[in-house]
Formats: sequence, structure tokens, C-alpha cells
Amino acid sequence: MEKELLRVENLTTSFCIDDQYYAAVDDLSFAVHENEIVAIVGESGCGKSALALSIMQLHDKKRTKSEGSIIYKGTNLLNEAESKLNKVRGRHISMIFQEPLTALNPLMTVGKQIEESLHYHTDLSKKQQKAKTLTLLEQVGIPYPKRTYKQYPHELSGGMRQRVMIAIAVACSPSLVIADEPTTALDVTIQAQILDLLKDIQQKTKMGIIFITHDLGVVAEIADQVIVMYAGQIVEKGSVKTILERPLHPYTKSLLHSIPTVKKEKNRLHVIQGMVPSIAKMNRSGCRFKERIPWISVQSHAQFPRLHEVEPGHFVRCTCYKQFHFPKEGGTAIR
Ligand SMILES: Nc1ncnc2c1ncn2[C@@H]1O[C@H](COP(=O)(O)OP(=O)(O)OP(=O)(O)O)[C@@H](O)[C@H]1O
Repeated sequence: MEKELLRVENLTTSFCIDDQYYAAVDDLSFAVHENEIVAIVGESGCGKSALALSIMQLHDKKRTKSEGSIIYKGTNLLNEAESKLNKVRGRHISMIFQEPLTALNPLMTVGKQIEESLHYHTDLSKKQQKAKTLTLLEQVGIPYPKRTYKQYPHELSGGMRQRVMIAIAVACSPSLVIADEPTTALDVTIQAQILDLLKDIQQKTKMGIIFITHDLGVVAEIADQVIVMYAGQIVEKGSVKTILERPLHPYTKSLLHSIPTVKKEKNRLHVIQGMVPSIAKMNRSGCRFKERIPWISVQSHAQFPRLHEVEPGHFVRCTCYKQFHFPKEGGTAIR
């Protein structure tokens, strides 16, 4: 087993809405090891980004509360002062955002933005920073590093901008990278190139990656471990093979059922009814997914489902997974 990099224990992050706190991340526990890619999967609003920003401690502290622990190298990041966190962010744990155009500074050249991180976190001289920046640009597949060094983000294509974001994220050789939907805004061929690039860097550096996505195709491509989130909770977790080949939670099964395949397109696709509930309106008693599988009897959802291990390394939060079935075609869940 590789060395553990990060351990999240009973993490709950709540946001203040109209003077009341509501949990968007609800009692989450998991670990990331060296050389491991952990995918966090779920629909929009499940709490994936809230989790990522909690690990980075980037939430507005006046309106956000995080409880539990986020253990990195033996210390709980939740107890660390901002000055210490600034030394961890970018140097030890870094982040790649979905939209590089909003994450990058539009007024600063690409080269200066990479050098800024090297300047803050390393003792390299100006000359060394420039040399390292050009090497990084080359490593992330920028065809003309010297030219791109002097360009502004808006002068680059979406794929090139994402490569620059990756160069910034890996500039100081972090041990952990959190990638929040890094390929969602890109077209499929560029998506595949960016995934290859991330995997390539990860294999060379042995860094751990938390990869946030709603796309199970991407999960199959990149992940070692998969965490499926629904309404702030982990509903299933296990190895990528287990989750894709032997999913048990009705939500995981529904996500997999809604992926188009040539065979399925002849029939109609499964549509998961309704939406992820908002944190302020969520019914937190019992199973949170019950409203979206109305054909399953209410008695099956009566107990509060706890995340339990059903086989080594495979955890499920459901009391009715053994009886779960999809309605026949034309039933309530098929549109
Ligand atoms: N700063 C905030 N204040 C109040 N509520 C928030 C805040 N940030 C997120 N939320 C709420 O927390 C829940 C989880 O949001 P989050 O952005 O983490 O979901 P997500 O799974 O990352 O979705 P997406 O894929 O669309 O980014 C949502 O109900 C969202 O409205």
C-alpha cells in the first residue's frame, strides 16, 4: 500500500443561509494515497466543490463552518492559521479549476503567473524561475514555450489555458492536486489529451490526485478509487473496477444507467427523476435519494442508512440495495 497523503475524517462543511447553517458536505471520511487518483463523482449540487474548497480552506470563513479533520502530514488543516495554510496551498496541495479563464489573472502574462508561484514557494533566483517556467510549459505540452511565456490567457485556446493551469498547479511539485472538473469545459479530443497529460505527470511524480467530475466516462479513464456523493454524503465508495462493474447503490446504478451507449440509444435513456435537493430544503431524515426512486416502497427507506462495508473496500449507504430494481420500460423513471 502506498503512503497515505491526506485523511479526511468526519468532515462537515456548512454554509450560513438566512442566519442558519446547512451542511453541504456531511460527515465525509476518506483517504488519498501517494500515486493514487480518487475520483469524486456526483451530479451538480452534490457538494463536490464544497469538499474541494474545504480541503483547500478557501471558503469564506465568516459564512462557513467546517468540522471534523483534514489530516495532511500529521496536522489537521482545520486548526492551522492562515499563514501556515498559505504555505501549504500551491506548494504541497494545489488546485486545478474547471474554468482557467476565470482562475487565471487576465492582466498577467502566463510566464509571470507561473513564476509568481515559484517566487512565493521556492528560493529560486529570477533566472532560475524563468528557466523552470519554460521547462514546465514544455512539460505540459505547450508547443512554443518561449512565445506562450509572454502571452496573456485570453490569447490561448481553452486546452492551452488548461495546460497552463496544470503547469501552475504542479510548478512546486505538490504531493496532492485537487482537480475540480478540469476537462468539463473542453471538447472531447482536448479532454482526452488533458487527462493523458495529468495521468502522465501523476505517474512521473507519484502525486495523489482528487479528481472531481460528474462524468463516469472520465472516471473509467483516470480513477483508481471512486467516491460517489449524493446530497453531501458519500453513498458508495470502492475501487474503480468495483464501482463500474458491481455498483450497488441505486444512485450509482442510476448514474451508470443514464450514460448513452449505441445499444441504449435505440431504446430510451434512463433519466433520474427530479434534482439534487438544495441544502436549505433537504429532508435529512432517512435516505436522501428516496424521492428520486419513488417506485421503491417507503418501508425500504425507513431506516437511516449508514455507510457500511459490503465486501472488502466496497462501502454502500443504502438499506434497500438488495431489492433495488429499475422500473420496466415505460415505468415512472423512463421518459
Ligand atoms: N457559498 C455557499 N453558500 C451557500 N450555499 C452554497 C455555497 N456553496 C455551495 N452551496 C450549496 O451547497 C451545495 C453543494 O454545492 P457544490 O457547489 O459543492 O456542488 P457541486 O457538486 O460541486 O456542483 P457543481 O458540479 O455544479 O459545481 C449546493 O446546494 C449549493 O447551492
